[in-house]
Amino acid sequence: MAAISTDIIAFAFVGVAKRQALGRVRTSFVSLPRRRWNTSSSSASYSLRPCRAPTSMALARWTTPAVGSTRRSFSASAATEEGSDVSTKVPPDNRIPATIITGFLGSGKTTLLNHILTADHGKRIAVIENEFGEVDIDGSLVASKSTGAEDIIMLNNGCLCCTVRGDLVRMIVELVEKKRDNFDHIVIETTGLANPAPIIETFYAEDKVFNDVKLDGVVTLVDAKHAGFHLDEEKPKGVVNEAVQQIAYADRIIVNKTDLVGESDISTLIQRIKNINRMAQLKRTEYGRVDLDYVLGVGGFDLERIESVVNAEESNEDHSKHEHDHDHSHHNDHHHDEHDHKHEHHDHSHAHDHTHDPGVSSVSIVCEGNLDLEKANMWLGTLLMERSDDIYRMKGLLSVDGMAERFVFQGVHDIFQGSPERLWSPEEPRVNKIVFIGKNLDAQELEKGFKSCLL
Ligand SMILES: Nc1nc2c(ncn2[C@@H]2O[C@H](COP(=O)(O)OP(=O)(O)OP(=O)(O)O)[C@@H](O)[C@H]2O)c(=O)[nH]1
Repeated sequence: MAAISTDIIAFAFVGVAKRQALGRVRTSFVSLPRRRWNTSSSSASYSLRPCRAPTSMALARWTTPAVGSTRRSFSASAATEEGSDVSTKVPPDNRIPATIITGFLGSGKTTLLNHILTADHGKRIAVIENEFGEVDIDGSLVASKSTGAEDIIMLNNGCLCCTVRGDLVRMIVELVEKKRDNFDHIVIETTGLANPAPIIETFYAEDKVFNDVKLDGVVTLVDAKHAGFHLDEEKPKGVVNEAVQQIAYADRIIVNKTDLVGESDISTLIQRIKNINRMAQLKRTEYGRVDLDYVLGVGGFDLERIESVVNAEESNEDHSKHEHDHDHSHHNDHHHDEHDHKHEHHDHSHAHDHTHDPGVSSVSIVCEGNLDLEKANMWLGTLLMERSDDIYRMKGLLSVDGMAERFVFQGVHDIFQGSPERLWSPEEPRVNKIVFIGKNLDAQELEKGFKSCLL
């Protein structure tokens, strides 16, 4: 790792800026030296140990696309600073959307899937169902093909995030090649012990998948009654707590089985979930009954939706559509003082640091001013170089000095995607917003590092 220059990321940002000066920009897609996921399936809790791919291979991958490489690139037309009135836009993306439904054992994944398949939404859905063991139980529990799923494909010989990742790629490719016209959306239900990270990575790392399918969102079911226990579970060193990971990577969180617990338990759980992941929207349900647009068409990895995420900050729980009746008193029922929960408000910036739940937390930085591009490149490059294992997800909207457009980006570990977006409007304050979700994040350090890049 140490041998790799931080110029790698610098190339990404600066590359965008240079192309922009020429009047054309391209969504940059950068994968830093990538992990390989080794699987140890000898224990019940499938541990994933990242190890580094050889540097040269990783560099070749993104700096100079191999001859014959078929990775699709997304180009966007941008307004030039010389006065074109065409707004910069993140380019349209018409790949097939795919949704990952995850959540701990028994949290209600199949129940939600059935709700999706039996609802009247007009979408034709292909389902990839992953289950341990030879006997396909969930498959028989999933609403039958006649209810709308064009295809239900079972993956029974292991867990998607580890042993059968290759099968996932093959199945997606086959679906696209043979049945592209038969469905509009792919839904993947993971096992209850899946770590979503390697599954997410599949959508970026595999050209054959990336070119035709885009990850729309990660939907995580949380069992209102039992989740606390699983979140508390201490794992051996180096083994992930799947329940925490599933929440950390989510775009949408569904706190299910709320009929089984009281209001104060739900409130405590929700606060705990938000401390892990404050980017995701959250809903409480019984039997997975949510509006379908809450779980399909999420755009959780779309650059053009970054703003709504980084603006959402504190209140990501959708109170308007609770499917239960209560007096919403949990708003005032948060036990912040029970946690190591620091807020800082000064000079238009603030950071949140919650240091419980195996060290997984969210940190937000909101800060007015223009960034020095070189410094920002160096800072983010170094950060990802050193900490990409710990940075699960990040999204940001940046004001770069000399750039007429807002720069939006999102990342999952060492995968980084960024692009100039629309023009800053004249009356709009140029405010930078970044949200990180990850392990052992130091809010003060991140904020200090970021602010050092401001002019
Ligand atoms: N009381 C109650 N039971 C529920 C709710 N949602 C689901 N269940 C029941 O919980 C059990 C497990 O639900 P599933 O949908 O199979 O959960 P899953 O996450 O797919 O389970 P695994 O595949 O084992 O990980 C089933 O008996 C469901 O009927 C709910 O909101 N309330």
